[in-house]
Amino acid sequence: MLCQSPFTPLDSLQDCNKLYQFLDFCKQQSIAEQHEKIASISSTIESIDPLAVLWQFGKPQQRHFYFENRDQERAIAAIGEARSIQIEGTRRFETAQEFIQRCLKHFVISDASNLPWAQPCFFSSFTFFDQSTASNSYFPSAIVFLPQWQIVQGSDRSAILLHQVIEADTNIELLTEKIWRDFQSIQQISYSFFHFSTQLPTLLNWEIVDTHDFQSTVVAALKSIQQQQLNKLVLAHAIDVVSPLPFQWGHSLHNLRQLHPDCYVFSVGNGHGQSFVGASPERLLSVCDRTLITDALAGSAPRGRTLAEDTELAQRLLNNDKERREHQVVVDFIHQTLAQFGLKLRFTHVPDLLQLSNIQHLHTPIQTVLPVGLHPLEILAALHPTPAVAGLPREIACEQIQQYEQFERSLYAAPIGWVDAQNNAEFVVGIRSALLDGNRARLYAGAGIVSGSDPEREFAEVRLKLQALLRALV
Ligand SMILES: C=C(O[C@H]1C=CC=C(C(=O)O)[C@@H]1O)C(=O)O
Repeated sequence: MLCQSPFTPLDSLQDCNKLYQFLDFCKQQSIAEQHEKIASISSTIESIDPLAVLWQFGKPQQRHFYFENRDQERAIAAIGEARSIQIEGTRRFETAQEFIQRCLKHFVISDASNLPWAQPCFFSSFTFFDQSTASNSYFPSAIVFLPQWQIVQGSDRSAILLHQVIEADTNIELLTEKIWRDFQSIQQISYSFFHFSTQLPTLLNWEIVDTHDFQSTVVAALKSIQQQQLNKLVLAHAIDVVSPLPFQWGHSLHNLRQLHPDCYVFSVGNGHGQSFVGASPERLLSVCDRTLITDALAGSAPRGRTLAEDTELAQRLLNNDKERREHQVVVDFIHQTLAQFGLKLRFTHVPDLLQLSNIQHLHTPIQTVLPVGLHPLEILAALHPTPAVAGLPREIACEQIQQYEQFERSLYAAPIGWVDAQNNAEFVVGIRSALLDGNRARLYAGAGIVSGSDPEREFAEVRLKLQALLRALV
């Protein structure tokens, strides 16, 4: 049960005295209950660009999260952490859910009902595998955090949310001053343009290194498929790009959202200098007022250079037996997985097309209504990884991925998103993504292999995906 402050209406961030009163109220609650409280304050402001705030206000040593959804209705930036948990191992989804529920018990909300589209969110990323295979992993197998600052852009307004842990001995005067100063500096940020003070990497002087020979792994996968060890295997490729100048995640995100307005653009910054960025077309799930939508997305073709060529490629994709089988495996898997929860699904039996700027995919959106009490993370745990990014049967596919791919997937093809206090959620599959680490970038893309796949064509598909990403990094 969320505790709400008795002061109404209370836009505490707009008035320093009200801010003080509210934080002091939280402190009194903390003393009375002998437990820390989490103050949650939200305030509507003029429309702003959360990415500009993140870039200009966030510090490199702070954890960050950026998420802009495909229909461009909402962008969210999360800066710093009020509370966080890092989780390793197989119970990571359950532990994440328990953590969120524990935090919510101690929330004190200043004005909860005003902004249904801007609720406090817990941001999380889960690595593809639940155990890390490399010793120098930059991301734990799960991280969940409640940010200190959350900036949300809605359709015509924006909101700033602050989350702050308050304990019995918190100095409320000092804290009020600090929050007030930070809030003023966020409001003074220049939102109209995106400027970069430092020089950016350019296409000149680049070095690109392939991590392995992709086509020979496709040949090996086809052999396993022929021997009926599995029906489908999704193999990824990674390239390392070394530039004389450091990559800038803010610049990459800004480019990604301009080049791929039809994708979910995201960045997960670990606060130690590494950021995982990408523009993914694939929604693992979104939940809004208990309505869940998940995407089956598999089967690909390039876009044409002319309308006639594009229409022909689209028709060929829709009618291609190999692409349809690759797609159907994903639809069937999602269907079976959600049916185990007793959910009734709505979806069309023939896929439509999701046409992106550089590539088009077979796409089946699947919709259902969740019963009260079924948490989005329970569904996420069951869905990940779908055969759109692993294969089928799932266990064998995961074993073969570890055997064939000579790099750690880390957050590639893994769930990245947020959950709010009302169990609304949005998670994407972290494909078409890159790990930025100083002047190095590792770019990832994969392709689904089924019987009939041609190694050369699969490599061409992967290259097409990588090129789109590469263009955004410079
Ligand atoms: C695994 C990736 O894409 C998946 C999603 C859409 C289409 C796919 C395909 O046609 O192979 C893949 O299943 C990736 O881009 O890294």
